[in-house]
Amino acid sequence: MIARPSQPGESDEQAEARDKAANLIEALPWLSRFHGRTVVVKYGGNAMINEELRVRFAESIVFLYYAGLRPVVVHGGGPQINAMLDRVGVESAFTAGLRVTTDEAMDVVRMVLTGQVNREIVGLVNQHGPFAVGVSGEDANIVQAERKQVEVDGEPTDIGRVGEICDVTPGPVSALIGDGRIPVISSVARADDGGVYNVNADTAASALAVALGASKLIMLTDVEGLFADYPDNTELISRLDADELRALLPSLSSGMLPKMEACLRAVEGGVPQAHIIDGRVPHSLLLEVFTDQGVGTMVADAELEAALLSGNGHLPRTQRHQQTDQTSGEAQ
Ligand SMILES: Nc1ncnc2c1ncn2[C@@H]1O[C@H](COP(=O)(O)OP(=O)(O)O)[C@@H](O)[C@H]1O
Ligand SMILES: CC(=O)N[C@@H](CCC(=O)OP(=O)(O)O)C(=O)O
Repeated sequence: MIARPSQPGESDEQAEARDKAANLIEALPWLSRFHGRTVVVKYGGNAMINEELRVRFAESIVFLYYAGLRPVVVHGGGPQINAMLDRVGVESAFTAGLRVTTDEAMDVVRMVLTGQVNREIVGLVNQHGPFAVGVSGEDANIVQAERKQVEVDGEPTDIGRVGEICDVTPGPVSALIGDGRIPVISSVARADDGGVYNVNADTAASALAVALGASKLIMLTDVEGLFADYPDNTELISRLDADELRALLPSLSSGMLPKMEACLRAVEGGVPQAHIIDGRVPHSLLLEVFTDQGVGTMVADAELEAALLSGNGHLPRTQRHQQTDQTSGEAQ
């Protein structure tokens, strides 16, 4: 809430009303710029750990929808998979940030992601209307993958049914969007051998954002954003471009590495802005899309961003969303 000093002769109620109106009107240029745009939102398992956060997330998604954007949810559910593997007594480990996925573990991953987490997100969104349609990445071959090759200390290492995305078919997702729906997609892929593969949800969200020609990729996680020199230093990096991110990647540790790689791939693939935001903060998604300052970390391609933002009038100059003086250019 922006607290402004009362003006002479203004009551507390009038000052409060003025603040509320100012907060609403701050969203106007962003509503205009992102109207009709596709925004891919990656919902990670750590941002869905309590009922309150899940309910607020569903509200944010429906808000984006009613505001005229076209949200697409791609979700993970790592902690939820861990809990179920524990319950059924199946051991699992991580190598290079990816779950070593035996055939037995794959059954659990698929059951939890598509049968449990996906259903819950769809249910929460649909408390607001018949919007969300849940699909697995394997449905209609939306996400296709081949077996991922991983090297540990220079040695090829088998991590089981983990997929490397080789193709994305956006048509079925676009058809749902065109029908006024909100696609909710689990990170399971159709495998080249006829089965399914477990795919990191950050990677799946990035590939879908590129294939759908999204204007933004927004990833919710359990930190404020990307920190410089983590864990010694937790100073937030608000904005960086693809070159700066490329230079930073080798220094990143496991949790952030797939996320920042996914951001880089999205921006390299033509998505103007990719964001990491704090999913523990209720409605952080709305703060990112509709406020001048935004939240979290943004990876942006200056040229694509200028084309995206200059289509609709004046852009306020802020630290986060800097732009050149370019005022022409068509929104895509
Ligand atoms: N440079 C960094 N900045 C912020 N967090 C980092 C960084 N490097 C590693 N991390 C870790 O990455 C975690 C987020 O990744 P992860 O746990 O995989 O999230 P999610 O489950 O949301 O996909 C953070 O909680 C933090 O511990
Ligand atoms: C290969 C691999 O590691 N897949 C992930 C898929 C889920 C995921 O990515 O969930 P979060 O977004 O909550 O981390 C896993 O099995 O945990």
